[in-house]
Amino acid sequence: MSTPKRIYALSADEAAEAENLTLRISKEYSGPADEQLLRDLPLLAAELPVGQRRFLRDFALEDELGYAVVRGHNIDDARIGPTPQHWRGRPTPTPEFAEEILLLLHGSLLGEPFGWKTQQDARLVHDIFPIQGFETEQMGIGSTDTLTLHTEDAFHPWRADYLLLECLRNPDKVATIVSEPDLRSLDAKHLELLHEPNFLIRPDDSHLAKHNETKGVDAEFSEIAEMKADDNRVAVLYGSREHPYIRIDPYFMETPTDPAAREALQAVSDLLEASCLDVALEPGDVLIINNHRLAHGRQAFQARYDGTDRWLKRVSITTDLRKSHERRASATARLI
Ligand SMILES: NC(=[NH2+])NCCC[C@H](N)C(=O)O
Ligand SMILES: O=C(O)CCC(=O)C(=O)O
Ligand SMILES: [Fe+2]
Repeated sequence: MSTPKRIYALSADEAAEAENLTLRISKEYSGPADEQLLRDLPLLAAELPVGQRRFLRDFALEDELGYAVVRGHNIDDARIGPTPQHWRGRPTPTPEFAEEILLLLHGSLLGEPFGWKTQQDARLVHDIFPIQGFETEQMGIGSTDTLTLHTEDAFHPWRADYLLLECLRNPDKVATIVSEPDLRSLDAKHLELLHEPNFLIRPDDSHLAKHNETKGVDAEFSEIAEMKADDNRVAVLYGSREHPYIRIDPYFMETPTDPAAREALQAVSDLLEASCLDVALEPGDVLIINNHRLAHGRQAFQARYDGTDRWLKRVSITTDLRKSHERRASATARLI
């Protein structure tokens, strides 16, 4: 077996191929939530450069690394325009529809894109940029506080298998934080407790009704509110004992009352903090996160609010749409 590869750097020709492809597709569909686009994604992705496709398949099938980067896409800075002030109230399609398609194409080689009815007004492709008034929030739209390490949507059983972040601009080289802990270095006693359902992970603030204006999803927001207070204890580690998966968001977890469980959670949190690395995404990078292996966050920074701020696109990918069938409007609907 080959050793897993961390980065795929596109050649100039490959970048041009991918760019021509996404520009063409952007003229053929109405927006990122276009049902026909979502059906066609895997067919269209077959036109991406073969090396890039093989890299993504290897990453998924080896299931070894917590993250990988595809680097070197062209971002047309003039076409995408200034970094918006808010993700709400944008046109459909946006000027950066081709970049959204690029992210969806990557995702379709790993699984099926999906979104949450309770997050960013139920949009499928999310924007991550600083928003005025939210500087100190523990959300992607914050800035002055470190975004603490987390599994994306750790609280939810249907959370993403892969999370994709695409960088449109990042002039101050603000780093995404990645932590890929060697879980086998934990004490046997702690490992045992972490593999058992001893822990309460609460929904993060991005899923609160007050941050959304979506209509007709009262049931979903009520469920989030219930999940803020229920007693549904889960394991932090799962899968094989030899190479466990992890699900964690210390900031939004309750401190266990049981001293042994508390100590085990502290031990894994400390290990996560000790395993941090900075990855400053460049325009044209797609960061692929294995959401069962990596915890991620973001360094603190000063927002500019002048149209030149750091701007990422984000999409969640599931390998199993069926598990959320009860919540989706139809077999092909993408919002849960
Ligand atoms: N530890 C945390 N800050 N967790 C929440 C992460 C941010 C959240 N995923 C968002 O979309 O804004
Ligand atoms: O901004 C980043 O690099 C990561 C953002 C993030 O983790 C989030 O919004 O959940
Ligand atoms: Fe995140």
